Amino acid sequence: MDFEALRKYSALHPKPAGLALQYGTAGFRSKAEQLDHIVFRMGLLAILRSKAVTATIGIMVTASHNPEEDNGVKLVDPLGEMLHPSWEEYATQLANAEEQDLQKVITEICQKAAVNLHKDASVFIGRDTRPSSEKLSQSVIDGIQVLGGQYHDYGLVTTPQLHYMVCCQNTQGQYGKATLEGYYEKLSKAFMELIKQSHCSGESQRHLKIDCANGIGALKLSEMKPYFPPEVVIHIYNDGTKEKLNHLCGADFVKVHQKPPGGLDMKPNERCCSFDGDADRIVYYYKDTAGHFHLIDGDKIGTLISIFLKELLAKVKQDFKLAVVQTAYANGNSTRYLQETLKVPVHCVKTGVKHLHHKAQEFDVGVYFEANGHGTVLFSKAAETKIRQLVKEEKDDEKREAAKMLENMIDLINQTVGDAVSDMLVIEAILALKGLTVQQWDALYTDLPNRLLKVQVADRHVIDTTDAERRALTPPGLQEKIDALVKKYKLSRAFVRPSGTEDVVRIYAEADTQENADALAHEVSLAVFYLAGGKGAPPQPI
Ligand SMILES: CC(=O)N[C@H]1[C@@H](OP(=O)(O)O)O[C@H](CO)[C@@H](O)[C@@H]1O
Ligand SMILES: [Mg+2]
Repeated sequence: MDFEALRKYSALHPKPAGLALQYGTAGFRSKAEQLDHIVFRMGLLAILRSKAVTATIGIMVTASHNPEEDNGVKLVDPLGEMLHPSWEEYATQLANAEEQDLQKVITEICQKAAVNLHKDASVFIGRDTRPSSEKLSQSVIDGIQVLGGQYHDYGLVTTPQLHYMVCCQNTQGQYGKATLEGYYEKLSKAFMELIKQSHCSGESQRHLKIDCANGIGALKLSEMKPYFPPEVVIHIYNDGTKEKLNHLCGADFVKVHQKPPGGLDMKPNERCCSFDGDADRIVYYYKDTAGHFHLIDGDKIGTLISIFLKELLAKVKQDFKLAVVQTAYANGNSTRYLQETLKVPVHCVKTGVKHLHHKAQEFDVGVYFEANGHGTVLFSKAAETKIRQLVKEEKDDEKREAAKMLENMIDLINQTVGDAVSDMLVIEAILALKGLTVQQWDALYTDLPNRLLKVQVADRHVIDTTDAERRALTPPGLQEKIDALVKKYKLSRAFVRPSGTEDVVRIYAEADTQENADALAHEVSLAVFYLAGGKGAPPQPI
């Protein structure tokens, strides 16, 4: 290792005194101006990780749905998964090391993680459309070059596209071609094959309005448009030419505020959807003839996909295990519908894609969605092999047709991570194949009214949770208080947890009516404020 070069370059990316950041649920997130040293050092870390696992590693510069002034960075592991948890700790250590200790910390990581510095290293880089992203990705490259690694800069891509590229590269093309054309071709081919199997008459053209959050999704969807079949007409809104990224629009805005985004005019019963800033989340919605807004969130997306897959799996008559993975934020009625009506096993895990992904890998077909619209489907190697074999060899027409649909689903879904573009095509295909309108989809079950709030406290880590974050262990008395509050309302549930991406405590409540959900959420937020060291003024009623 050239320590002189390391010293020289790291001095060009100095760490602001006293700044300590943590590699959280979605990597590092902060104001963009605080991140230069972080991204430089993540360039270094990506090289170490690449040498440790002898594979290409991804680095994405994005802060997803957060404000345009923020930015962030996260590493992508060889098969397109999130960085392994054992390395999150190294990331935090390296990010917070003082300048003069950098060499020492790198040496320690190399020892602890058995990194052979003589191995080759390769890194794929991607970035979102934030004004700060280009410069930050240059600093990533500086880090990579100091440690002498190869890199490919994909420039502007969605987060899931970068995950896809990394997976393609490390499977020697088995997952697909590691280019944008490769991605567009793979998805559009699977989509067209799928809807070719649709026998329903219905409308000849399918229109969909898409709010792209003024982010990367707009750019990439426009590039992909020529690959879409004429039956699918997409209309792009919030394409970033007029307004700010994520400002009053995007999947997170729509989900949190439970209202339509700005910049998209909605006619009654029109099917619309929103991506988030880096296009790894999607939610659908429509307005009924009375003008009421209906949100179709990640839970309902996961439910639609599960219904579709369950029917196909029954037709291919294999003993495949299908399961759904959710977090505590899943609407209680979605869990009930999946378990009681659809009879699919549901598992609840901690918030954060890596937890959902990990759990979903335990099944032949694992569907996971966060309520906020991040999700995908994982097929086990054994299930995939069997399905592809049935497509080739099965004599029974119905069985073979079902296997063919499953095969196209495997190719259409981005199995590395939730992907708004891929999920959108999956949903559009399922709606077409099943001849469902957006209203019929929405009517599968009725969401329990719910409210998500956040409270600022001096140190959010005073809250420790258990049972997939549904119960608070500390501070003393908080869970007892929540239990007592929940008892006051019908069909109610509430929990609190420290956010992994923001310096806040999140509060979730659901109940039989919106007023009750709001009241419960407010009362719980007061309990957090008084028992967990609230900052500023006490929370006000909604
Ligand atoms: C309630 C909520 O939506 N939480 C989000 C949010 O995590 P927090 O740890 O709650 O800040 O950002 C994560 C990363 O995007 C996402 O995985 C998660 O679902
Ligand atoms: Mg995102």
